[in-house]
Amino acid sequence: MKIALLGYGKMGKIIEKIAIDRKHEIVLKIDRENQHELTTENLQKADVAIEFSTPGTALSNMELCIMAGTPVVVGTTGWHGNIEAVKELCEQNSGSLIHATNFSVGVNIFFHVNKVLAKLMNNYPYYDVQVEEIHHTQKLDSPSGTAITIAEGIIENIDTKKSWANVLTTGSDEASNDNVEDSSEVLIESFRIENVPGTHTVIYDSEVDSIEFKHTAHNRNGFALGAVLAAEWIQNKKGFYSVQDMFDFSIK
Ligand SMILES: NC(=O)C1=CN([C@@H]2O[C@H](COP(=O)(O)OP(=O)(O)OC[C@H]3O[C@@H](n4cnc5c(N)ncnc54)[C@H](OP(=O)(O)O)[C@@H]3O)[C@@H](O)[C@H]2O)C=CC1
Ligand SMILES: O=C(O)C1=N[C@H](C(=O)O)C[C@H](O)C1
Repeated sequence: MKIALLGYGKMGKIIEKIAIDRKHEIVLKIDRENQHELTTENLQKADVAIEFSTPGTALSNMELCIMAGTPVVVGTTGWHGNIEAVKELCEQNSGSLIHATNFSVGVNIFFHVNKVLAKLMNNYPYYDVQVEEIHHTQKLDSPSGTAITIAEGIIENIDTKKSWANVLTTGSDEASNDNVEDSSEVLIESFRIENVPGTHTVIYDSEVDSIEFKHTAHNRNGFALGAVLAAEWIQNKKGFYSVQDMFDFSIK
């Protein structure tokens, strides 16, 4: 399969290695310096594009892929507020797109169990819930896309929770949730610490005990492998998909 990499940073470089190991060919690599090479003509030389760029550039890149008729895997976070508009553009133009806030198998298992756990905890309202995420200091968005997906899974299943709120702590600041007193909100605390690939914890806390459910990425390989698997999966499909359409976690 011929792959175009839109974004050739930390993720793009690992995706390249895994794609080559799986016998794919990289035909285009785009970063800020050679953005002018991101043309319809160049995109059409690829069977699939894999988009891991920045929250500010992902939308226009995926629009370009849809209009070029090149299936696209979107891993970039921070654009999901525009998801309905992208879905409409994709469907109106018979495009192919698969997106995820996190492509790793482990995190997708975590997303699934998080919903089951939230449904159970809905019966025990004396536990309050919050989400913590830790990422490296170069991360441009907060909270992480993964933490938002986790919070959405909680909000879907716990009747008293209606929305989420974020507190970002960087460097030596102390986390403070002074301004988050609304019990209908799921608090997401974001921490930025050098070199952390991504750690997410869901904490249920009562007066007598706490339950913690945690995923720790040891490196970025799981995210990158998931993105390449998604590229293989979307290659001959039309439509707008989320990673949940690709994984089957039903218990047989
Ligand atoms: N869904 C998932 O599983 C995962 C998602 N992510 C998300 O992926 C995104 C990228 O992460 P990461 O690789 O760590 O970030 P990096 O900052 O390391 O890489 C971003 C890349 O995008 C390039 N870029 C800048 N402008 C454009 C443009 N207009 N078109 C194409 N590329 C451009 C940058 O170029 P230059 O270096 O020249 O500035 C750089 O190569 C983030 O949003 C992150 O949250 C990360 C891991 C997993
Ligand atoms: O920026 C990152 O690094 C990551 N971003 C994604 C997110 O925002 O959830 C996925 C992963 O946690 C790493």
